[in-house]
Amino acid sequence: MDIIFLGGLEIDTVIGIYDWERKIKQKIILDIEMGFDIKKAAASDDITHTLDYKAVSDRIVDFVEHSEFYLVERLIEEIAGILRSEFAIPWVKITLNKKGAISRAQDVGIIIERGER
Ligand SMILES: Nc1nc2c(c(=O)[nH]1)N=C([C@H](O)[C@@H](O)CO)CN2
Repeated sequence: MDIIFLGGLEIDTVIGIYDWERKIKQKIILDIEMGFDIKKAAASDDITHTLDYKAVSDRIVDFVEHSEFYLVERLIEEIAGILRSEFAIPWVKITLNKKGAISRAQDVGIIIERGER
């Protein structure tokens, strides 16, 4: 399985369990790896034969910007669901970094893999 990836995708959103977090937008950073067979597109040189990472980015940015979840668990699972159902991606690995959420930690967040590789 080949991998098409999006790294360091920064999006501002309402996310968090505390009252003050419900009133502001915070940055999350996504690293997304998507399993996809690129052979057909490589042979044809045709964008319609591949997973358009611009379309994926636009969809995920729009979704996250308008979401208001409490837990990063819920947000990351929703993102995985969109990728798998709307883009027919058989396997996805997502890292969600809520940088700055823990004052003494550089990075904090979740990594999930969904689907079969
Ligand atoms: N496993 C989780 N732990 C915590 C979360 C979360 O979404 N998942 N969220 C918070 C707060 O919103 C935190 O990010 C604010 O500092 C705490 N723990």
